[in-house]
Amino acid sequence: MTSSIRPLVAGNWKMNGTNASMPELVAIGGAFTHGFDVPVDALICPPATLLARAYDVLSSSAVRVGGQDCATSENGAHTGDISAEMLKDAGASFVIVGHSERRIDHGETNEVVNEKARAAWRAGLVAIICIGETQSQREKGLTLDILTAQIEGSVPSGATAANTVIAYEPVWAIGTGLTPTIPDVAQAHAHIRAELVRVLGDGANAMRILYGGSVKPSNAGELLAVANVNGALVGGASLKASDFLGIAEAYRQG
Ligand SMILES: O=C(CO)COP(=O)(O)O
Repeated sequence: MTSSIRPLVAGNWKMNGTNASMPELVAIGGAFTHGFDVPVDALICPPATLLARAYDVLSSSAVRVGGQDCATSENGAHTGDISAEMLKDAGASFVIVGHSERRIDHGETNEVVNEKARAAWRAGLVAIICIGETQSQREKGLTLDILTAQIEGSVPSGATAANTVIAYEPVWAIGTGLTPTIPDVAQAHAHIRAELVRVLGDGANAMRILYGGSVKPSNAGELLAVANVNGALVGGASLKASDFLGIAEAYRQG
């Protein structure tokens, strides 16, 4: 882990978490406030119902909070939607856009994801743009082509290391306990880096590229040590403070 990019370990709680989950956030915030001296940035993206409470609990710690999705417009007649500005108002600094569950469950295209990333920037949020191939795309040997198409389509021009994070999440690795081989992770992340630089310019060398999909404390060490892996986007294992902190421990030095 010699990269000069400061890593980000981000938790995506998905449609999980109630008021009963708050002690986990208290534990994560407490650890980062009291002696968890690991050089890593930490982020939790709880469901929108808990965002303001999560911010209250974590704002005095180094742990940031974020949304899991945002609308494209700022406000108006869009029942059930939440704008990036509303997330910002509730305390968010980041928002995940284009997660494969949004792409699949809600038919979000690269064009929609691109617009959501720009909505995030409009509100002053960092966009975490998710990309990744399905099982059948991988079996057909299309992984790198899919990643290129998703980068070209989902990542707006104007993306910088300051306003954007990329998360590579192979769809088949999400929630399955399966992970790509280490050479496959290295190949995908090197490809993503090269494509980001091709599309956005040299500044993209400083952009964080997270790996997501069945990350847990027991595999974080080897996954997060891969070149061009600048952190993790963690689902299931982020729901428990001990697992989330166990993953961040992969960056402990010395
Ligand atoms: O989708 C993910 C994070 O956004 C990964 O989920 P899991 O860590 O549960 O596989």
